[in-house]
Amino acid sequence: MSMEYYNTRELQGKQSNDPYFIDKMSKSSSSLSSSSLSASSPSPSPSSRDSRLVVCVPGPVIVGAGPSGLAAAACLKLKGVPSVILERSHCIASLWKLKTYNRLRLHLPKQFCELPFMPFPNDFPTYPIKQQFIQYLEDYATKYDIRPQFNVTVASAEFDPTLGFWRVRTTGVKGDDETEYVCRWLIAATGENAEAVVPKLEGMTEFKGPIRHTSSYKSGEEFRGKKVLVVGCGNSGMEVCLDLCNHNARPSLVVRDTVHVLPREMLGKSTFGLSVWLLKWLPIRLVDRFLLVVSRLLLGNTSQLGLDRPKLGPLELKNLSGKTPVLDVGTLAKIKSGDIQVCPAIKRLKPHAIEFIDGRTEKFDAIILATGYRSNVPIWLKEGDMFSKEDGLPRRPFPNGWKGECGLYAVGFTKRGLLGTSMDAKRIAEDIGRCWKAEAKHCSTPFNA
Ligand SMILES: Cc1cc2nc3c(=O)[nH]c(=O)nc-3n(C[C@H](O)[C@H](O)[C@H](O)COP(=O)(O)OP(=O)(O)OC[C@H]3O[C@@H](n4cnc5c(N)ncnc54)[C@H](O)[C@@H]3O)c2cc1C
Ligand SMILES: NC(=O)C1=CN([C@@H]2O[C@H](COP(=O)(O)OP(=O)(O)OC[C@H]3O[C@@H](n4cnc5c(N)ncnc54)[C@H](OP(=O)(O)O)[C@@H]3O)[C@@H](O)[C@H]2O)C=CC1
Ligand SMILES: O=C(O)C(=O)Cc1c[nH]c2ccccc12
Repeated sequence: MSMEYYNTRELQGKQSNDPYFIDKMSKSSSSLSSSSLSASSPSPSPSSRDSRLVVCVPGPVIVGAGPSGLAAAACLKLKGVPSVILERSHCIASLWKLKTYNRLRLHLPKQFCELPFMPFPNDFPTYPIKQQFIQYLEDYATKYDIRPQFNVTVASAEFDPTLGFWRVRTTGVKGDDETEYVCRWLIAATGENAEAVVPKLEGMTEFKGPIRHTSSYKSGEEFRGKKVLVVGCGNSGMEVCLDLCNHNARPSLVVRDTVHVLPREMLGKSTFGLSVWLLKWLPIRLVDRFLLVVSRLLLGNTSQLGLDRPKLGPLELKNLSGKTPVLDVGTLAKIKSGDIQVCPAIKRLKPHAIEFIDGRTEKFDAIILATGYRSNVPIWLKEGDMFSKEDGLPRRPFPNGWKGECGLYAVGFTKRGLLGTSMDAKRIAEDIGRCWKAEAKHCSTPFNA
């Protein structure tokens, strides 16, 4: 796609005689020559090193090159809308490539995890392994010729009401190379898992062993023979415990609250697929009852293992709070056999041991924090309406969280995994595509898609 590159000085000089985009900007030349754009360099030289580069993007700017950013770019392309993806990492799908453990595989069947307009290959298993999913995403980017700008972190994005455009400020790897992207549409695709949640635990600095978040855990190999405390019993914590067992480490699992554990499969079908099918015919509460009855038959009473169930059923809870039920792939059997111990919440850490709230103290060699992730949107998006400042997710409930005001969009913040991503991406492309077509009609210098 063609983009217009200027440094701040050039941009001011260009306003009156450049095509459509710059024309639009010149409507508010006072704003363009305001300190935010022109302060960077006193030198008129275009090659001046400390001058912030300004890039005018005809189509949307997408922040993040994970599955959501890729899906949005592909859907837009199919509507003839070019886009620019800005990605802080050096590669696409950085969450999957850099921040997940080796044994990870999709826990929903592949048909529920495909991106728009490209099914998984037939020879992939029902639950593709991490490397297969990454390969699929690479192939997706190749198929739709998606080439993000890597090592570009969005530091802030703000709508300029005078200009009628978004100003997206970025920095390079070392915090240098400041650039400002100016665009009509902004799509947040930074994900629900942008930053690791690391709780502050009393005595954290005193503990002598390693303390590691699951985003930097690869395999149980390095913990062979060690006694490891895994904090958090979501899907990550449960699977890391299993992985530790398989590498002859001795894991314990901190369970501070209630949790729904369901078998990944029931009656020869995936639990997720079966739930989706049943929901077509039955109300959610009845489907939840069914899931709990079958889970009880297959897994037994999880309360006896220290895993009390929430009052709300698994799907209702997922819908209301976003809390994903654990889909068991063998951890429960290891808890039953005593290979994994269940512990209550932590009171404090000591140099070589952990004290729990029930007063018990036990020795541990290492701690793995499976305490989840959070969105980082409030850090970079200077906007008050669409996203909640508390959790960084759209305020409007599913399925209406994808669209905000002034050309702002969100993809992949539905708490519904990759299925939610696909829905958002298609809707966004439809919406922007309509606007793009309407404007192209009135524009004498159409852009190349
Ligand atoms: C371990 C794990 C397993 C999962 N398994 C499944 C599954 O089986 N099925 C399912 O449906 N869902 C699953 N999920 C849900 C998960 O959210 C999706 O798989 C998916 O990765 C979400 O894609 P995304 O593009 O929205 O976010 P991400 O994959 O997190 O991509 C966001 C991108 O934005 C970039 N970024 C962030 N901030 C900035 C910034 N300021 N500037 C520039 N770039 C930035 C990041 O570097 C990242 O590359 C899983 C999640 C995890 C953590
Ligand atoms: N195979 C797959 O496809 C996998 C998918 N995933 C997905 O990735 C996403 C992230 O999962 P995950 O990393 O497990 O994060 P989650 O947010 O799902 O789980 C975090 C867990 O940590 C607990 N926790 C948080 N803080 C503390 C604390 N201070 N002390 C004790 N416990 C604490 C939470 O408990 P509480 O509920 O009390 O707050 C919760 O049980 C989910 O959507 C998940 O489904 C993850 C792994 C594998
Ligand atoms: O992996 C995740 O976190 C997901 O969000 C996938 C997902 C969406 N809806 C669900 C319902 C039950 C289990 C997983 C999911």
